[in-house]
Amino acid sequence: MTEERLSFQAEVSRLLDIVAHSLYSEKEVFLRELVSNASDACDRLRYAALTQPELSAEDPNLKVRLLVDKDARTLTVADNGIGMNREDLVENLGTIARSGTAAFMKSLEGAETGDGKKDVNLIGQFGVGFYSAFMAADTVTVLTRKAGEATGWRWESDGKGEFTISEADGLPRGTKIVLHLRAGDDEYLDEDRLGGIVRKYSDHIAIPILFGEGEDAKALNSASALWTRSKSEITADQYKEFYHHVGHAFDDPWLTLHWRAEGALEYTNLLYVPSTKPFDLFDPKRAHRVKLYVKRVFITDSAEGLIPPYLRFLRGVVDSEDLPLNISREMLQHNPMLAKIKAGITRRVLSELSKKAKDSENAAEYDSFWENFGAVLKEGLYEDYEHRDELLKLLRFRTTAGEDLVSLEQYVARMKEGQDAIYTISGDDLDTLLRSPQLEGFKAKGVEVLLLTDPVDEFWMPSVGVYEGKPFKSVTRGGADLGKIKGEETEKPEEKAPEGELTDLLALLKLTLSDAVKDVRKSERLTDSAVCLVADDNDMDMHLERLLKQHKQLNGEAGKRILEINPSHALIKRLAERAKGSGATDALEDAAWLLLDQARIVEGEALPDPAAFARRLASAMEKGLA
Ligand SMILES: Nc1ncnc2c1ncn2[C@@H]1O[C@H](COP(=O)(O)OP(=O)(O)OP(=O)(O)O)[C@@H](O)[C@H]1O
Repeated sequence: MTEERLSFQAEVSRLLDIVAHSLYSEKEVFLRELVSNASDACDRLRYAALTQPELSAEDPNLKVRLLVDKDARTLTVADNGIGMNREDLVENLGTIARSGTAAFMKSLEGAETGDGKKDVNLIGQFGVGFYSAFMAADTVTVLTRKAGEATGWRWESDGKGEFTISEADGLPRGTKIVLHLRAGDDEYLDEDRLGGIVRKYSDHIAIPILFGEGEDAKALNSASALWTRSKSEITADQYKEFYHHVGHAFDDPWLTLHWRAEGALEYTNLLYVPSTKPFDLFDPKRAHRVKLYVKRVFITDSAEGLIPPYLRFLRGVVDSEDLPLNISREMLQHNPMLAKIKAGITRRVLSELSKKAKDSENAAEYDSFWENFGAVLKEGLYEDYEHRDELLKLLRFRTTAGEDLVSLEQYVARMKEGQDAIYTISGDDLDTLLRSPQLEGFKAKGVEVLLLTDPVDEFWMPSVGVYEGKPFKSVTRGGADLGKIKGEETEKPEEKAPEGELTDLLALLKLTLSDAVKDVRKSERLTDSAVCLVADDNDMDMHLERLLKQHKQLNGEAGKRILEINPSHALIKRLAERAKGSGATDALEDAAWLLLDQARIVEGEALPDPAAFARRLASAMEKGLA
């Protein structure tokens, strides 16, 4: 039979090099990874056999076996699951498909220490799937035959850049991973040692993991799905290991929820909230990855409609007693039972999150959840009207009042006398926001402003509109209404330009800037800066407009803005004095354009005519220096 020699993807070679040279003390995790793959392969066959029973008919009892050959010094992890054909082998065992491994590689980019130590610790943290076999083996042979196919395949590699593939006759269905152990790794030939590792990491696996061949081979695990056991029988470590397995995750769960719904519909849930952000959290598909089982049979990990998209960070298992076993993945979506399960899960998860949010003694704990998943949860505010009030209570914000995260309830409780709106400002990052001139008057009066940096804020806020009767209002839009608010004025108001002069200046600015602005007016919100831009009450928020343009959702010219000037600013006072009755002069016209361009720059907007700006600035500087 001809043998083909193929190269690993470059990243795989690099990964294997690290794996092979690691002196990782917990290298036993390789077994966890291989057993996990074997159990997944059995789950996939069981599902496929629901519609094609012939796939598993010849050997229906799915199991994983650990086999040792002390003379040959090999450890074999064998399963009678779905198996792989040639394409599967090349695709799965030659490239980096799994997200965890890709994340591991990425983390290495910043962590190369030279002695390889840091890298090695990361392997334990991430787990690198199949490739971790090379931690204990210098050569790995994979013998596999895919369910329903006649040809079997042999894959082999010493992990040094290449692998070979050839046809192999007489293989049973499923996959055997044969590890030719490295010198010094004989412990992985010992039944007790292997049993210990299986109990430590893989006890929750629902199918039997047996030691040895034959009918009376000894089971090393309990072989009952973890979620079917009662809570009192499950240790914290077992919950955690299961989370790692089911969520393909490497962190500790932030929250573990295990409950059984009884009544008209029966289903068991073991759901986790991660403590770190999964890598695909903001993938446009917004898919969740909770696994759906029906009576312990794995159906899919992409059941649309099982978990609302705004809870897509959940990981874990839902096992229904009532859904039909032979339901196709396509039919699932329209099944009314699924909608009921989703409603039950949503209710429960939100109520658990509310408990955590109310626990003010452990506020930092809820804050860490919020930092990870707050932006996703906010999507529920416009997608799930039914739970809007509950979700509003879960919100947390950065504000101008300090470092702490603040709830809407806290914000409203400290609103100033005469303040009737919840003030907000949105932008790309906190630092830029905090420097916004539009905030100056609010800061001076001690009026708190919510700082919004998630793009989703632009969508939920208009859709929600009010909280406890108080409208949300952007400080970069409309009038500032600061006059009516009784604040804690810290400094005495500065002397302003006289009204008459100011009127002349405003007239001159309007005349000069003409179509470039919607209006020019005196500002209530500026204390330090000379000018700023704001949007008119009914116009689109400036940040939203920029955001939509960036994403090519909005074409054409930018909406016109209102230029506000600060009557107490020295520059404005000087200009007002000059503008008094004198009509437009070139210098004043230049100043008008410079003021507008300055406001645009502070706002983060591109200048329509940077050359003209540079020319005017140079001329003003020249006069200033003369
Ligand atoms: N025993 C097996 N039987 C069938 N296919 C397997 C087996 N082991 C591995 N594979 C295939 O190889 C792929 C790569 O395995 P690997 O452990 O590297 O990542 P993974 O299990 O996909 O990762 P993740 O755990 O992030 O899903 C698997 O997705 C699977 O398709």
